[in-house]
Amino acid sequence: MGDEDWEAEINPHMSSYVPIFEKDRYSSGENGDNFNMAPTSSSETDDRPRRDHFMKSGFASGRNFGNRDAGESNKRGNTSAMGGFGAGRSFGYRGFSNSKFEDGDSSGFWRESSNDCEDNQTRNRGFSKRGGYRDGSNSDASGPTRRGGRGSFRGCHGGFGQGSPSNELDQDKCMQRTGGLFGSRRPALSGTGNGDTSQSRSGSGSGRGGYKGLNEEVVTGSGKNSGKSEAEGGESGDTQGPKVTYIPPPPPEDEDSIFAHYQTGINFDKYDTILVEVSGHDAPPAILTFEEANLCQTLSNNIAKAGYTKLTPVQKYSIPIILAGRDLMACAQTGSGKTAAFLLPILAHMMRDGVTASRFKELQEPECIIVAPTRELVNQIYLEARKFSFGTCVRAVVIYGGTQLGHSIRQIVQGCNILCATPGRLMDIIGKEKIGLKQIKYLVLDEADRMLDMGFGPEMKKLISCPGMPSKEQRQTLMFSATFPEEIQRLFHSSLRLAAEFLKSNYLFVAVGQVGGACRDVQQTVLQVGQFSKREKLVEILRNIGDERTMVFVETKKKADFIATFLCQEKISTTSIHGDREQREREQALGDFRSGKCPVLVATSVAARGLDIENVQHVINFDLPSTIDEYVHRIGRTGRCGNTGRAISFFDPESDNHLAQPLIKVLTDAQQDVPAWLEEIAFSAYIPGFSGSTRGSVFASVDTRKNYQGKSTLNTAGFSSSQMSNPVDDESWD
Ligand SMILES: Nc1ncnc2c1ncn2[C@@H]1O[C@H](COP(=O)(O)OP(=O)(O)OP(=O)(O)O)[C@@H](O)[C@H]1O
Repeated sequence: MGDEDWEAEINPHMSSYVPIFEKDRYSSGENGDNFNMAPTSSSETDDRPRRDHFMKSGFASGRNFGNRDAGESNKRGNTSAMGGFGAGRSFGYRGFSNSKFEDGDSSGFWRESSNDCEDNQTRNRGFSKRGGYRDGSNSDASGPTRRGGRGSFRGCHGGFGQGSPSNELDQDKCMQRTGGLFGSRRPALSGTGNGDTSQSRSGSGSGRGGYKGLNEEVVTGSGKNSGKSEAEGGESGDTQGPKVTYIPPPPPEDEDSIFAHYQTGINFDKYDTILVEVSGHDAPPAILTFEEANLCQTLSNNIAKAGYTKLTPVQKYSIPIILAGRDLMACAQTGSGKTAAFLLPILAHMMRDGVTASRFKELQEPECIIVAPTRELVNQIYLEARKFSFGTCVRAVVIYGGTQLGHSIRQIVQGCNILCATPGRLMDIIGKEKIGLKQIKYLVLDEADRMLDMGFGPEMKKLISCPGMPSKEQRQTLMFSATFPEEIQRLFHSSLRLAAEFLKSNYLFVAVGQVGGACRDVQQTVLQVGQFSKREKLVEILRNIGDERTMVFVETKKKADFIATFLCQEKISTTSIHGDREQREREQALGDFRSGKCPVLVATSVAARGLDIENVQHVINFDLPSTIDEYVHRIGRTGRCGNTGRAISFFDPESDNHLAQPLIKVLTDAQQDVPAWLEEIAFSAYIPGFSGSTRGSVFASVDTRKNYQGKSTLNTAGFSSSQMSNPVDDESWD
């Protein structure tokens, strides 16, 4: 995912597309559902000042920032967008690309979806073969090609199954009634280039059309170069493709907003009982208090203002390791404070070393780069970095796909000590020589397993071999995640030694928590629900839940819009987030969800990782993900920081049997009830050799230096081609 980040979901390219399904082609889904209709607009046409919106979403929103209610947004997120790289997969096959649509692959509706992960992968892989999307940049500029293909799917009317909006008009009404789903609907859904909708989503296929929103320039494009990445100039305007002009609103700058946070929950103290294993030589001892870390006064003040009084386990172990200058791979359960675990010691070092105060320069040379797979996640990390560096001369900057490249450059040239970036945008900016790497002392890969898989791995390899990038001996490399799939571990410790490319040989490995890594504060329920009953069940559950904040995960981008529209029609205020939405729509959706304006957020895997949203009480897996790690990340959006949460998953025996065994393992380890029917399915779907764990240890992840001495099924690019690359996970983000 170069970046979908949400767009890698990582694909910025796709972000501006709003699906309109063509009746004839998609009159029925793979499973027979009548999903031929679709969301209407999608999103936001609303040009209200984003600033208001942003503030509502967690910073202001009528919440009290200096206190527990303040929503803090920030942090990671991600997805698993894998597929194809070196594995002979192609996006066309999955129907993610234009060709799918153009070819009229009627079966592709659901299959397509899988790829919400947006970013890099998309770019790096199949697209290049078609002459579009070359080389990993995450540019939105490339969107047109894709969108163009989709542009033909407009004007669909028709049924969407019982109770679903029956046509665009209905959808409009639905939107208006609920006042929120996709913002105001853009007027023209047909034709080329009329208004936001057409231009940015589908009209761009033809390359014509204007688009003007707040803070945005009117842009037009011939579409000739629509396949170009940012790096190729697509976004920067060097070519004629439509430019990405979205400029995100600046976050609030008042101290209360910066330090807004939510309360730790009743189970925060139970973190102390979690098992921790540190492997590697000469690990420094854990610290028990913030005081023991001996941080400078400003940093200590900021920690106190953030409401942190006690270290979480991953912080207890990681902070001294990083302070000692060691490389680290750390795995700890979702919502347990990994962000601060790397930010605090990095900032402490920077303060100790007397980092040079930022000042305007055409070429900035940051000391630290933090990379994460999705846009929303890097934004969260940035806000955390800004919070902890408050009152210091350290300047943090965030850049990500789906926004105007010029805006990213302007942020950087004003000074940059810590650069938080999605991979695609980072590589573009490096290519434009706005960032020099010579001063890099810290390289952080958040959601490291995701950053090293076939989606982002190649981009990360490029990053570490960029001219000027200090060798691994000269820099400190830190990797964090809640999961560390066996596939990645193999890569890490196999003969190809992925770890050796990134980390010093004496790196330390910290594993916090239990097998599978699911947070015990999340009460997990698995229901057997067939495809045709899912919507009804969802509505029933949501009606019982009432206004409590709920994330509903679905398999595909189109389905996300479809279900969101359906819920709107059911008068349940809902919004959606996925890699086909424009960045500003994504931010608006997240804002509406954070603020409670839309208590239901329908999301693809793009929102599975890292997002730290206050008061998410429920996660519903409308569709189960393809891998158990993805499941762990998804349900980790609730039950964070010692708070409790609930996760309900619809298990469809038609499609989910492969998950039965790992699911039972995760449920058991988290001391959850295992339904008898699930055990039966697992038994009948027994896979010889399956241990119930992908890791084979009581720890969430293990240091497989012990186990893997060679061998793995690696492709020529050095990345595995096994199940981790399931296309369903490719929802990409950046
Ligand atoms: N020591 C602490 N005391 C109080 N709150 C904390 C502490 N450490 C982290 N938090 C808060 O806990 C929440 C979760 O932290 P964070 O987002 O870093 O978790 P994570 O482990 O990275 O989760 P994920 O795996 O989902 O990315 C954040 O709101 C963060 O501010």
